[in-house]
Amino acid sequence: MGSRKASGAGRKRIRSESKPLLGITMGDPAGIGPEVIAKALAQPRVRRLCLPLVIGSQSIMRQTVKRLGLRLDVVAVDGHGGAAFRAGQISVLDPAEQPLSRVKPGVASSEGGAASVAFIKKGVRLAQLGCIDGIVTAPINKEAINMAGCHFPGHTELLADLTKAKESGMMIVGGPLKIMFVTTHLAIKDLPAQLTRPKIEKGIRLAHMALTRLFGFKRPRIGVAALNPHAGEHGLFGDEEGRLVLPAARAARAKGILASDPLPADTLFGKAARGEYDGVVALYHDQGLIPLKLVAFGTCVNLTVGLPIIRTSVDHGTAFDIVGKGVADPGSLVEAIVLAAGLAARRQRAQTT
Ligand SMILES: NC(=O)c1ccc[n+]([C@@H]2O[C@H](COP(=O)([O-])OP(=O)(O)OC[C@H]3O[C@@H](n4cnc5c(N)ncnc54)[C@H](O)[C@@H]3O)[C@@H](O)[C@H]2O)c1
Ligand SMILES: N[C@H](C(=O)O)[C@H](O)COP(=O)(O)O
Repeated sequence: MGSRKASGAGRKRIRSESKPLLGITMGDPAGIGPEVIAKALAQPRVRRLCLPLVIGSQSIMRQTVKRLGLRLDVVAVDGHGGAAFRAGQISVLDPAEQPLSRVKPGVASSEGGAASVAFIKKGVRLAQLGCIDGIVTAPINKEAINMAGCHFPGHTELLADLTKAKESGMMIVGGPLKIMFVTTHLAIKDLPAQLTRPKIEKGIRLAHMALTRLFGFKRPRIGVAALNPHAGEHGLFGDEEGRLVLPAARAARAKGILASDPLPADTLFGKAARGEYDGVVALYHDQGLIPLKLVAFGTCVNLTVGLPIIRTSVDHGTAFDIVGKGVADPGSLVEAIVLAAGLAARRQRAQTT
């Protein structure tokens, strides 16, 4: 795994199994990432679809499997001999190769943050080299990565930077909803200044790209959310709709994208859930995530649209309040693996035809 030569040998075997090889980054070792990974990799459905390679702390993976009483062996992948992918085993590539002695379960720390970033960087590198077919990320703690000096608001922006993506953004899909976000993690007080027409146009463009290329819609109908109550009511409650959102939607329509005018957000998500729209462009984090997590928390998948590598992720965070209790639900990670495996298989087919 560590070199092109070694990974090339690995890929021959992987191709013969014809399943995508996915890097599952552990996220913050103090969070529920290790637990949901262990539980997800114990599921036959996951094993049928992909070859999972955990990129994270070996010692924490071992402790987690033991604590949960799962009949799984944690096997170290040293980066030179390729990896074995047997049912009953979890293959772990540990970039740190030493125990994270200062990480305490359920506590944000710079060591946990630094480890989370190291796992992501390793996964991205392996994907860029073609050693793995995509990455699935378990949750990081944003406070911890910032304590470690990684001043990105989340995976989405870190991945854009690491891969030098020209244009990328966050989409989360769950239940009947597929939502593209114009902005991600920022204080509400900063939102009006951060919301620009080019960013909204980009959000609509990325939504269209994801809906057509990844989800197979021919001419997706995209609902564009307004910012203010009742879509601003003709300027009575704000002017962002007329000044920013409407011109962006019109520009997208001029390029053949079926984008709506700015629609009142309180009814738009219900319409999308009932099938009137194939996707929605939300202007800010909680505008889109409240409806999504209300209808489908635990099964939603976060994907970064526009990256040169496949990346999916869970819909939840590090959940420090339940670490070590054994109650973390692996449902979203399972769905994230299923989607990444499907996207990788489709990419493999496209490359071989
Ligand atoms: N993909 C990611 O990396 C990601 C996503 C969301 C939040 N975060 C980060 O996680 C940290 C905590 O964020 P938060 O408290 O807003 O959200 P959270 O998702 O960690 O927790 C919110 C609530 O949901 C519960 N919960 C979450 N996942 C669960 C699961 N799998 N099974 C059962 N219950 C679950 C938690 O116990 C908690 O009560 C923050 O640092 C945040 O930035 C990371
Ligand atoms: N906003 C997402 C959520 O609440 O599920 C999450 O924080 C994802 O962020 P990144 O994938 O950018 O880390």
